[in-house]
Amino acid sequence: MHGLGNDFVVIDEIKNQNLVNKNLSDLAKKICDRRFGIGADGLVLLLPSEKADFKMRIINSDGSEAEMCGNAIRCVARYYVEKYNPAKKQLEVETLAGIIKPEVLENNMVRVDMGRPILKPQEIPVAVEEEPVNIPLEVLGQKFYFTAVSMGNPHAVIFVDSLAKIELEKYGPLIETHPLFPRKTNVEFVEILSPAKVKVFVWERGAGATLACGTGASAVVVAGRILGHLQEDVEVVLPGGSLFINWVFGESVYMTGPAEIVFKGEYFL
Ligand SMILES: N[C@H](CCC[C@H](N)C(=O)O)C(=O)O
Repeated sequence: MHGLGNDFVVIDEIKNQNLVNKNLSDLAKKICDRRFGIGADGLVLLLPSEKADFKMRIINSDGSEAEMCGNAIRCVARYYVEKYNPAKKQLEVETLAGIIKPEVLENNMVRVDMGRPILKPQEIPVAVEEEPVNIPLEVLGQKFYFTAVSMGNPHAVIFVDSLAKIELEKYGPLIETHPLFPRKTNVEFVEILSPAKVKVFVWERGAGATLACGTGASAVVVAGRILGHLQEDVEVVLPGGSLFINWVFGESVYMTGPAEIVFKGEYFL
């Protein structure tokens, strides 16, 4: 499945839990390999839940487990409704970032209540004392200013004049693994086109450059609104397409975008 080209292998273990004793990190690295495996940005596991419709775990292609994944939750919401309950459009999904609430719409679109952003440095986490807004960071002699936001997973949002000059593969991994981020971080470089539209390149924690990032798009709008650059409803243009984000201070972030099922199959461990 994919959301704007951010692709996942989804394994449904809601009825039968065959993988509980498997090393999910090794399995994800194997399955996500685009030559020796199926190929994906991440492995998504669906499991039963006692407090929600089901539980979603997301393992990045490097084997690390993330707290949440915006594109994946749109995909699994659509999958769950079509497989288990076509009449049910509003779901609750248990994740490491809490209960996330997707609503399946028409035309393969899904709208997700992503919950409230986390802005306290120690909860993001980012190793600064002050409010994590416009913090200077230098890598390879290049100075950036980031604003840190968590959507359950950490994001360093960097506004730049032009994305044309950004060497994502050079700076992305250095910021991802910078000591300021105890649990590493996702990295978003943002060019403002208007208060209602931004263009974003993403370097994802544990996955590298991806075509889209749902939690990243959400973090970008939160950072942009905190800095006074953006209005409440913003189109986030990513290499794979656009996500539509809404954020009112103090409320949940809402993300709307597509979810596509590419193929179904069997994988032999
Ligand atoms: N690599 C991310 C998880 C996937 C997030 C992204 N694919 C999204 O759509 O939110 C992390 O480690 O936080």
